[in-house]
Amino acid sequence: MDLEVLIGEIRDTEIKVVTAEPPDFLKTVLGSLPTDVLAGTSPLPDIVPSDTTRPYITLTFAQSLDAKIAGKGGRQLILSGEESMKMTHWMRTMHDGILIGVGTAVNDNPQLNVRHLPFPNQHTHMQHYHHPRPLILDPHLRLPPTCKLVANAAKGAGIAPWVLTATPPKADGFWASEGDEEKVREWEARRDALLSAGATIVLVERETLHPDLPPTSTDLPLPAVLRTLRAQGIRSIMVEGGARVIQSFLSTAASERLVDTLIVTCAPVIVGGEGVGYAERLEGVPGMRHVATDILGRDVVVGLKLST
Ligand SMILES: NC(=O)C1=CN([C@@H]2O[C@H](COP(=O)(O)OP(=O)(O)OC[C@H]3O[C@@H](n4cnc5c(N)ncnc54)[C@H](O)[C@@H]3O)[C@@H](O)[C@H]2O)C=CC1
Ligand SMILES: Nc1nc(O)c(N)c(N[C@@H]2O[C@H](COP(=O)(O)O)[C@@H](O)[C@H]2O)n1
Repeated sequence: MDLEVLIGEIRDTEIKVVTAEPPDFLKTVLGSLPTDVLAGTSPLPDIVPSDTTRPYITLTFAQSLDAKIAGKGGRQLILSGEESMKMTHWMRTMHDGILIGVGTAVNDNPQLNVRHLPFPNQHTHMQHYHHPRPLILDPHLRLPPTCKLVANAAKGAGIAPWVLTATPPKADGFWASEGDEEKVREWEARRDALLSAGATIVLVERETLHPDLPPTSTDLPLPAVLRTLRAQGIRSIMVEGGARVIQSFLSTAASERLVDTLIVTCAPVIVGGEGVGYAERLEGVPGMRHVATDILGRDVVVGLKLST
């Protein structure tokens, strides 16, 4: 190929990269950066709730036409097509944090980075784009210290995860039952292994019915999780799932107002009855206001705001 033509093509490619922008759908539903800030390089400044007890929450996931988010036995499915996956990665750049449950972390071993966005012409992907802080709900510290989130961060190719957990409960200063002391020692050993690998442990206070009684659920209380994260400087979070986490956020949203925006990608596939759904046990789902629907490639994406 003629050298001039080749240089021209490279210049065109560079121009395309520099002008790459999030899809209009995201701008409509979540907003945009100020015009003097390069796309994807900073979280959105305007999605910070006035309520200082929690961050702004965008709940988002991809589902099939029959509302499944994974296959039989939790097998990870790539439901999003190329365009909607790219939209998801743009959305990741827009938030301070990205939150998943430990079920997803163990099952999918995700990276939660923005690698589907165009490569910048200067700097590395990591240097150019804003990467959200991975946040894992993990009461029993099941996250393997060898997982990709920790390994990527150790080699400078990712942001180290924060693991949200709670110290194993005692009843009235004593271990509640035989074997609890051993369980606590194992929890401490897992905590130390995660710390050595580079993860940060964030302790969340569990709510109890009575100070002398252990908590009724092993799940972490979401209001306390969000309060803790906001106090640590996390102003916006994209919650990606999985099934239990989606249920928790949607079921408590009505009474506690935990979710601000819901963005669902719907892929044109049917998974069938053995797939993993999130809707079966939903209770008290709050009212929602439709903001925008768009078609990205073969997928439909829907954006809604949750009512107060
Ligand atoms: N299609 C999609 O967009 C996505 C699909 N997935 C799929 O979801 C599946 C994993 O879902 P699950 O097994 O339900 O795991 P999950 O990711 O929802 O994690 C649940 C775990 O989180 C912990 N947790 C702590 N506090 C909690 C709280 N307040 N509420 C809920 N959980 C809390 C508990 O230990 C619980 O077992 C995988 O098959 C994965 O592939 C996950 C994310 C997105
Ligand atoms: N938007 C979206 N589309 C799909 O088809 C998906 N399966 C998911 N899953 C979520 O993304 C995580 C994987 O992230 P990385 O690709 O490793 O960065 C996965 O764990 C789910 O949270 N999302």
